[in-house]
Amino acid sequence: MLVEVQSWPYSFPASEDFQSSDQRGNVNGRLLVRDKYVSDDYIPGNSAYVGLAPPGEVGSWQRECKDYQFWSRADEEGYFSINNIHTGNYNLYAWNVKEGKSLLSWAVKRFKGRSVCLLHVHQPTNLVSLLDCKLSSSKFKRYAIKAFQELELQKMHKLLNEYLLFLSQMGVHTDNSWIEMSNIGKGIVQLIVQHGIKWLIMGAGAETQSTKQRKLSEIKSNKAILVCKQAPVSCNIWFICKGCLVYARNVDFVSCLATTTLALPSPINNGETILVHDCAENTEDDAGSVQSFKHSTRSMEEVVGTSYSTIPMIGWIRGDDSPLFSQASSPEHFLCSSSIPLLDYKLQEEETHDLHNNLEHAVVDAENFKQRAFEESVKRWRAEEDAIEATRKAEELESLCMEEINRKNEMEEILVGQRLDIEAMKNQLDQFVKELQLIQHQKPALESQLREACCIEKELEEKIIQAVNLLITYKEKRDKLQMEYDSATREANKFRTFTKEDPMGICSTQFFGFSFADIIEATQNFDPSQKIGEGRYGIVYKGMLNHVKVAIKMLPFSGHQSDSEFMHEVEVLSRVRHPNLVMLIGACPESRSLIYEYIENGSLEDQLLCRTKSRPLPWQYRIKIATEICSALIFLHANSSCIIHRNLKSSNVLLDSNFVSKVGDLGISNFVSNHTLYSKNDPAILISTEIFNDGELTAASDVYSFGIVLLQLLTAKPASDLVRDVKCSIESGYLNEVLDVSAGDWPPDLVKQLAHLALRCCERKPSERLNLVSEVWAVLEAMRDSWTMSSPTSSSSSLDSKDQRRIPAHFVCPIFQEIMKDPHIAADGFTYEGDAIRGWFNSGHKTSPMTNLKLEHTELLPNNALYNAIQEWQQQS
Ligand SMILES: Nc1ncnc2c1ncn2[C@@H]1O[C@H](COP(=O)(O)OP(=O)(O)OP(=O)(O)O)[C@@H](O)[C@H]1O
Repeated sequence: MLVEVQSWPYSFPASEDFQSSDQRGNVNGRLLVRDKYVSDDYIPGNSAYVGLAPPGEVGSWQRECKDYQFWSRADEEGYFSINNIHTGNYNLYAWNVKEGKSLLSWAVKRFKGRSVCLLHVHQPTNLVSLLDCKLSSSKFKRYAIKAFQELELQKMHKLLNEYLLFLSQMGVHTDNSWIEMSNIGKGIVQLIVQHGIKWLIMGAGAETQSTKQRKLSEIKSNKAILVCKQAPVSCNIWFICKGCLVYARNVDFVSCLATTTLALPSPINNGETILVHDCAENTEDDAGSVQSFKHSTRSMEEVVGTSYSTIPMIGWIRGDDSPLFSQASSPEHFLCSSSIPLLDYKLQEEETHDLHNNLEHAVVDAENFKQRAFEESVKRWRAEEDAIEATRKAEELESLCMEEINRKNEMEEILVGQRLDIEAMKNQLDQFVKELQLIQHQKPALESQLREACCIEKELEEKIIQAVNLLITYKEKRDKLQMEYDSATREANKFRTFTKEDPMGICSTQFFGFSFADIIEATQNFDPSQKIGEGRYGIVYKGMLNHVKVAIKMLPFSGHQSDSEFMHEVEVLSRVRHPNLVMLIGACPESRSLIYEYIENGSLEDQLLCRTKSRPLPWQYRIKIATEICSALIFLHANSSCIIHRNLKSSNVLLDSNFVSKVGDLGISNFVSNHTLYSKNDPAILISTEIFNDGELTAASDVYSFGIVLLQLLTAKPASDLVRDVKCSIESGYLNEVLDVSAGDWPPDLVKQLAHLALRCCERKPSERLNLVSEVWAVLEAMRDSWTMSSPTSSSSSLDSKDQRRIPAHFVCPIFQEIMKDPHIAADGFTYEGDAIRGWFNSGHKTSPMTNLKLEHTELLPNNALYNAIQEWQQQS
C-alpha cells in the first residue's frame, strides 16, 4: 500500500539536507524527509520509500516507481540516499509499507488456521521507450534492458521476501506466487482462475481518500472494478483499508460483515488456503504471461509480506466454499477497525514480545537487503554511466566515421583528378609515340640524306684538293705561258720585220705564220699526250700558240705545192670566216701544219657515238646543229667563188664548249693529192661516182653529205648504208626503230619531216637533191625556232639554253672553273668561290692562287656586287 507523505513541492537540494554534489551538478547525498513533509502514518525506517518526479508534474501516490525520476528506500533515521540526481526542483512523494503489513497482519489474525498464499503481479517497465533515445546501439540496448529487468525482479523478490519475513515473524509460514503482466487487474483475475481462489483480500487504499470513510457503496479503482467484474463469481473478494473491510463482492456486504464477525473467533481449519496478492492501479489491457506459480496448502503459521508499490491482496481458498465470516458478527464491528483488535487483545499481547524479537531480526535483514539494493543501484548507475559513455563513444565513432567518409570523398575527388591527369599524360604519350614513329619512319631517309651529304662533303674535299692541284698546274702553266709570251713577243718582232719585207702584203690578212720550232714547242715536241686524233690527212695535236689554245694538223708532205702555194692557200682559207666554221688561224709552211682554233667538245661523230664523257645530245640540240651546218654550207656556197667543202661529215663537225657546231677541214683537199682524198669506208663514196662521172664536185655534193649528217643526227648510226636503212624503215612504217632514242622523245612529225628532208638531200642525182637555201634552210630554221629555241621542253634537257650562252669569264671561279655561287674577294684583289679559296688557305698556302705572291692577309670579303650580277644573269637565262 502506498502512503502519500508530505509531497509536493519539495524543492531540493536543501543545503542542510545534502552532503555533496559532483562537478556535473549531480546531487549525491542523503535527503532527510522531515516531519513536516510526511504524513502521520509515515514511520521512518519502517520500509519507507520516497520518489522524485520531474517538476510540473502533478504527482500521486498511485504512480509507479518507474514514473519517478528517482526512488529509494529511507533508512531508519528517515534519510534517503540520493545518487546522481541533477540539481533542480522535484516533487517528492514518500510512502511506507506499513499499511501492507497491517493488511497482512489483519488477514492473518482474522483468518487464523487458514492456509495463506501471497500473490504478486509484477508489472514490467517499458524499458525500450525509456532507453531508446539514450542508446543507439541495439546490442547495448538489449544488455541494458536485460540488466534493468533483472534488477526489477531482484527488487520484487526482495519485497516478497520482506513480506514473507513479516509473516514469518507473525508465526505464519506461507508460500508466494507471482506473475508478470502489464495489466495488474488481469493478472489477479488470471491467478484467481488458475488457483481456484475462493477468498481474495485486497487492499483498498486507492478507494479511500479519508481514513474516516469506512464503507463504500461502490468501488472506483479501475483495477478493483476489473477484478470484481472478471473474477469468477465463486470467488469472494474483500477490500480492506487501514484494518477495515470497506467493500465486498458476491455477498451482501452486511451479511459479509456479520459472517466475518462471527467467524473470526473460530479457528480456521487446516487445509484452507489464504492467497495474498499484490496489485496496482493500471488501465492497460496488455496481455501478460505467468512467470512462475507456487501453490501449497500450508498452515496459517506461514505468512508472507507484500510489495512496496502495490496494494497487497490476500486470497483465501476454502474447500467447502463456506463464508469466511460468522453470521453472528455485527456489521458495526467491522466498520470500526479498532473493534477487532480489542477482541483479540490478549492474543496480541502474548505475541507482541515474540514479534518484537522477530522484528529486530527483520530489521537487520532489511538493512542487509537495503545495503544490497544500494549496491545494485550503484551497479545500475555505473551501468548507466557506462551506457552514456558508450553512447558518447558511439557518437564520437559516428563523427569519426563521418570524417572518414568526408576524407574518403575528398580522396575520391583527388583520385578522379589524378585519373584525368593520367588520361592527359596517356594522350600526350600517345602523341609522343606517334611523333617517335614518324621520326623513326623518317630516320632512314634522313640517314640516307646524311650519307649523301657526307659523300658530297668528301667529293667537295676531293674537288678542293683537285682544284688546288689544278691551281698549282695553272700556276705552272702561267709560268709557261709567260715564257711563251716572251717567245711570242720575239716572234711578233720577227713578224714585224717580216711584214716590212713582205711584198705580197700578207700581213694585211692578219695571218700568222709559225715556225717549226713554234710547232714543236706548242706540241711539246709532238708529245703523245698532246695528240687529239688522227685522220686521213695527218695527226692533230693540241697546243698553245701565243697564249691561244689551238689544234695543229700535221699534213703529209706531198711535194706538189711550194711553200708559197701552200701559204697562199692558207691565206685564202683563213679569210673564210663564219660562226659555224672552224677558223684557220695560221700555218707552218716548214712542217706543213695547219693551225686551227681549238674546239673544246670534240666532233659530232664522237658525241653521237657517245665517245665523250658528256651526255647524249638531245634531239633539240641536234635540230640546232643541223641548222648551223646548213647555215655554214649556205655561206660557203653563196660565196662568189662558191667554196665547196668537199669533205663534210660528222667527224668534221666540231662542237665548242657551248655545243655550237663548227664545220672543220674546209678546203683540206686543196693541200693533198686526189688519191688520198677518199677512202673506201668514206660515207662520201657516192660522191666519188660523181667525181668519176663528170670529174667535178659541186655544191650538190655538199648537200648529199649534209643529208648523210642529218640521217646520223636522227639515228646516230654509221654513214654506210644509212640511206638505204632509213628508206626501208620509212617504207615499212618502222622509222622509230632506227631513231636514236638517247636523244629523247622525238616528235613523230618532226622525225618524219627531217627524215624525208635528209633523204631528199641524198638523192642519187645531184639535180634531184634539195636546195639548201630555198628548200632546206626554211624548214630547219622553222624547226629550230619552234622546237628548240622556244620550246619549254628544251629546258628539261641537261644541255639547256643556258649552256648555249657564253658564260662571262669573271663569273667563273679561277680555282673551281665553275660559275661562282658564293664569290669572295681575297687580298690579291681576285674573286674566288668561297669554299675554293678557303680550301686553298686551309691547305697551308699563304700566297695568291693567281699571282703566286705572298698575301698580306687571308681574310675574305663577300663580293655582293658580283653575286647579284651572277644571280641576275642566271634568272635571265
Ligand atoms: N680544230 C680542232 N679542234 C679540236 N679538235 C680537232 C680540231 N680539228 C680536228 N680535231 C680533231 O682531231 C681529230 C683528227 O681530225 P681529222 O680531221 O684530222 O681527221 P678526221 O676528221 O677524223 O678524218 P678525216 O681525215 O677524214 O677528216 C678528230 O678527232 C677531230 O675531232
